[in-house]
Amino acid sequence: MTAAAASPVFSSAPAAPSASDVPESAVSRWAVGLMSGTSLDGVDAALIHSDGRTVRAFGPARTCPYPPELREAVRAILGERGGEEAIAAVERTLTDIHAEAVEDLLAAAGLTARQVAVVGFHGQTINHRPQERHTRQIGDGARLAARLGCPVVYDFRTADVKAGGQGAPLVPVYHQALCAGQDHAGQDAPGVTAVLNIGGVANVTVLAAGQAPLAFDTGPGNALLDDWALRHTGVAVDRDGALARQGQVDAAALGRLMAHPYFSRRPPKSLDRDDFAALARCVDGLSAADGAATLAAFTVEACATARDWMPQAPARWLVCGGGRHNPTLMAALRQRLAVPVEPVESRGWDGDALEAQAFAFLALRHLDGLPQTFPETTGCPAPMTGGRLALP
Ligand SMILES: Nc1ncnc2c1ncn2[C@@H]1O[C@H](COP(=O)(O)OP(=O)(O)OP(=O)(O)O)[C@@H](O)[C@H]1O
Ligand SMILES: CC(=O)N[C@H]1[C@@H]2OC[C@@H](O2)[C@@H](O)[C@@H]1O[C@H](C)C(=O)O
Repeated sequence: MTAAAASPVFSSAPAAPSASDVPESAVSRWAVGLMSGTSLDGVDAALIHSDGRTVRAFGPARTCPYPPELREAVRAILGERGGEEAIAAVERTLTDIHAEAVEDLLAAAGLTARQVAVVGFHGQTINHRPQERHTRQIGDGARLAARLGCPVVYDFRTADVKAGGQGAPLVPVYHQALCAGQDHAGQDAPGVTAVLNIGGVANVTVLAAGQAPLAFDTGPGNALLDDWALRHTGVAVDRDGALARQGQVDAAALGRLMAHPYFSRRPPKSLDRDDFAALARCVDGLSAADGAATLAAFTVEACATARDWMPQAPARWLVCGGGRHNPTLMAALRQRLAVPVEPVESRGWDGDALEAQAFAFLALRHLDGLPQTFPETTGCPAPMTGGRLALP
């Protein structure tokens, strides 16, 4: 464990969204978070000790990769294709893999399920159409709760989407809590901090003193690059950006990609994994290296354009998610954004575990009826809580 529960990591953190919301009874407890993101690479599991307002300690974290056949099975039902029977079969397998991830994590932490207040189970997004008030994350909360013997909060996005919100991003309230726990004095110049997650899709949280966090999906993250690499190299990742580094950006193709109407849409806004997949066929005629360079530049350019929707350009970008492991992408971001672009490890956070931790935090907020989404993060009409509770 990176810190003991008795020695708060963020003892000075004001509450999210505000210190006055903390009731006397707020108790910090262990919670597990589970995230299986749009990269379809596996399940991230993480433990935090928190009261859902501040984070007292980080526990260990784990990634449990999907076996190749599960990855293919998930791909086959994206968009809710394949029929309900096929979806139910994938959901069962996926839920059991999540259970194994929790069991491994608890064994590593030396905790039992009874010592965990709640598990936050995001599940796998297989369709996200907020404009049609529909989003679907598969994952059987009741099955997981019964197997683990502890409460599980799941289906985090539906309530927000039904209320007219985007149902994403959900992590901003956790970004806010982490940033509030940091003493920026003497460390940073004043100004706006952007927390950028480069997963399959990329999303940003903009944190400015005295203002509600603003958040939205910026555009593609790694998913287009992963799919391109799979087609051209047989491996679903451009490992360390090696392919993109050898290529040249095709300016005409990049122009076509950036002409997608998503970029002129005002936030709140969110994306599904494959929303740019059809348009990205415009790089098909390029060499493997040039295509990778152009798709990497697309991710970067989308982040640069995201600044148009921010009240102030960020003074620094803190990057989490798998994209920060890609040095070609990080170098291009630094050059394009022209301000410090750092992995979140510069703040002592774990950029691979952060999203999973966030679902532990969100589950704790569910238990206390605290809001998870806000008009400035998802466009919901008023701050609201979400998720469904399954008891063992
Ligand atoms: N060494 C590396 N070089 C290049 N890319 C990498 C490297 N390590 C991880 N990645 C990228 O990170 C991706 C995984 O990122 P992450 O786990 O943050 O995504 P996710 O959580 O599934 O997505 P999302 O946040 O959209 O839900 C991989 O698919 C890969 O593209
Ligand atoms: C519908 C859905 O699953 N969206 C994911 C996806 O992956 C990144 C980006 O798009 C983000 O908005 C969201 O996940 C993170 C965890 C979020 O809700 O904050």
